[in-house]
Amino acid sequence: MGRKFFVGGNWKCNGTTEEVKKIVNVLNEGQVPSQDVIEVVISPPFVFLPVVKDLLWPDFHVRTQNCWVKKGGAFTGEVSAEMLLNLGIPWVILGHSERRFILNESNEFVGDKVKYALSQGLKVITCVGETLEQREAGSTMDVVASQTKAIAERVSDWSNIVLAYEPVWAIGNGKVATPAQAQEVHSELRKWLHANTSPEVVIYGGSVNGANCKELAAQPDVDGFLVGGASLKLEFIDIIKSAEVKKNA
Ligand SMILES: O=C[C@H](O)COP(=O)(O)O
Repeated sequence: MGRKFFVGGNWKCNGTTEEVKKIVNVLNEGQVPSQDVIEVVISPPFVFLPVVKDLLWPDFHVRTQNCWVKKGGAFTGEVSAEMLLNLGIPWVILGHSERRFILNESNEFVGDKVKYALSQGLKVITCVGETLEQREAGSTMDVVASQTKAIAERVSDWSNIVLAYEPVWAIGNGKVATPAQAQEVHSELRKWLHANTSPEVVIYGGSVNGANCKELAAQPDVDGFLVGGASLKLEFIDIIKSAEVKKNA
């Protein structure tokens, strides 16, 4: 996959059909950089996948926010990797902190999910990140390394994985990590990946917006963003365009 700039829009559990159509129009009308420069992947809630896939220009990829840990069957409420592929959805987010901390998904469970999704041919964005308590205790790198290790123990080929560093304390509250904080963890993660797997794309998530994206994008080890709240707004186009910072670096 290489280190092409990568921007994911994670709509989380938001939207109505009408709102989704409006966001898709904004994306289709935005003059986004070419696919040579950037990969943009949009992640609507499951129920909106068909409408987004039908209406969104093919310059954008569509992905989901989760899938089940193994082949489908008697698992009420779950969606399988096979179903996503059947719909023509090639990407999935796994291990988002909202699933790790609210739904109690363990490092091992996330590792199993990543392994199964990759084995079925999906590409995966997987998230790691520390809580505020863990950062204040000085254990940020231990936490993100153990989250990453649970995947590395199960997966040797990382060419279809994008790793998202998302400090939990920065998500959805406007308290973005400083460029230096993001760079420090990204650089350490990249060293860890070099030593333990293959180095690939490492993106940042947590209160990224149109105003702070360029400075974050300018950091040498920040390869792009996973965006929540701002991916539902016009400023998402500015975040996509921050890829130009890398092109001109
Ligand atoms: O998946 C996206 C991240 O959780 C970031 O969300 P946010 O941009 O709303 O802080």
